[in-house]
Amino acid sequence: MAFRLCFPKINISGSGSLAEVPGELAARGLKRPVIITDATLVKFGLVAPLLEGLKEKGIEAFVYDGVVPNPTVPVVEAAYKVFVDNKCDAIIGVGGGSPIDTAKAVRILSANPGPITLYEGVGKVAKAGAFLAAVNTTAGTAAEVTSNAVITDPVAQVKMVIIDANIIPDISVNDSAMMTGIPAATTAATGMDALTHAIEAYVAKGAHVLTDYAALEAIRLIAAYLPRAVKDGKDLEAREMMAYGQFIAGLAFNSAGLGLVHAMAHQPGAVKDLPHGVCNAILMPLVEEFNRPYAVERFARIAEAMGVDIKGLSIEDASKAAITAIRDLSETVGIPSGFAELGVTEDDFPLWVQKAQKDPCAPGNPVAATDADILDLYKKAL
Ligand SMILES: NC(=O)c1ccc[n+]([C@@H]2O[C@H](COP(=O)([O-])OP(=O)(O)OC[C@H]3O[C@@H](n4cnc5c(N)ncnc54)[C@H](O)[C@@H]3O)[C@@H](O)[C@H]2O)c1
Ligand SMILES: CCCCCCO
Ligand SMILES: [Fe+2]
Ligand SMILES: [Zn+2]
Repeated sequence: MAFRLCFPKINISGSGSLAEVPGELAARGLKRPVIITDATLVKFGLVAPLLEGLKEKGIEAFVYDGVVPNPTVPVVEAAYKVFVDNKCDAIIGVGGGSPIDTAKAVRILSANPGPITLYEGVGKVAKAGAFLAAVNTTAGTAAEVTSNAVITDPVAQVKMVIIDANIIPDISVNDSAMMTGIPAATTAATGMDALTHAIEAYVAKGAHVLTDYAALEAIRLIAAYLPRAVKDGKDLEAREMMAYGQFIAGLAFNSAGLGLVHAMAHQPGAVKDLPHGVCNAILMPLVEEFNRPYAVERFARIAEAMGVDIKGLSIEDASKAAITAIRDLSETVGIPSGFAELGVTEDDFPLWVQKAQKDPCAPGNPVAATDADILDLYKKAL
């Protein structure tokens, strides 16, 4: 069966990469970009250098800085209004997954009729739309690489997942110098999201030799460098390696798919507005223990990539060591141990079970889960 490996045409990374963006727009004759970002990034002074660089090239940029974590349909509509009102000809997303997904949604509306809810699901975006550069500042969702955008529909209270190669950014940028100010809790949450991407992609039904190498290397880099980046945000080597780790995890999951961790994690993200990476991290050890018996050899490889010395261990014991290593890393970087301390109760679960079963990430899981399995896993995650 044909395997489709897709990612942006141009991917610029390394400390100082942000400075390349104005030249990329000038080279294409683009004159009026909208920059879609959030207020924190503006406050941290991370957008100003881009505005200066664009001005030096005679490019007038317009800024929408109203993005919030777990971005919603109204946020997309407000950002799109800035694009239309200023007759913009390009889109630059600056931030983590939230601004980048918002930028992808604006790109959809730049060439396809609204509302954005029309595009939930797979392959519904007919035209690619305006030029899109994605400047990623967390490590991370790899949203700067993927064919996906996650937008919360506040009416249906669901995180809509839009999946289409037409929304892959034209250019991805990973400038680790922009990441030194990420707060420790966000560093931990986004790093565990990246680890979830790599592990889910490695055990997914859609895993392929063309993504397995990336998934394993991402696991290795994240396990080695995430604790350092959480401990000292100014550790540039750790920030750089985390940026690479999350990026190649994105190369893996964008083509291999994800699984039940994401399908379940999207629900507290949508309904309780909890950080995406925290939801993944709480659920990951539980779901992967559920999956482990169906992918024992792969979990043994995951243990090895996480730095566990599996010499002398049976494959079964090595696979169990992977689950322990995931739990230990989550604890080391300070992820909350369960949903209860985040205001979740058992009353939330019946609806979440139904929504998780319908989430586009669910079919990628190596083993199908019944409603009862998912309910049991949510309860264990309290
Ligand atoms: N498109 C995809 O493939 C994909 C994959 C996974 C997750 N997502 C989505 O991405 C969103 C989560 O994105 P995220 O985890 O990157 O977080 P985020 O974009 O929501 O940002 C989290 C917080 O960190 C701050 N921040 C970001 N970069 C910073 C920096 N360099 N310095 C200081 N503060 C910074 C932001 O201002 C925000 O307050 C969720 O909506 C999730 O569903 C999308
Ligand atoms: C199957 C890809 C879905 C990506 C959503 C990540 O939160
Ligand atoms: Fe996700
Ligand atoms: Zn994710």
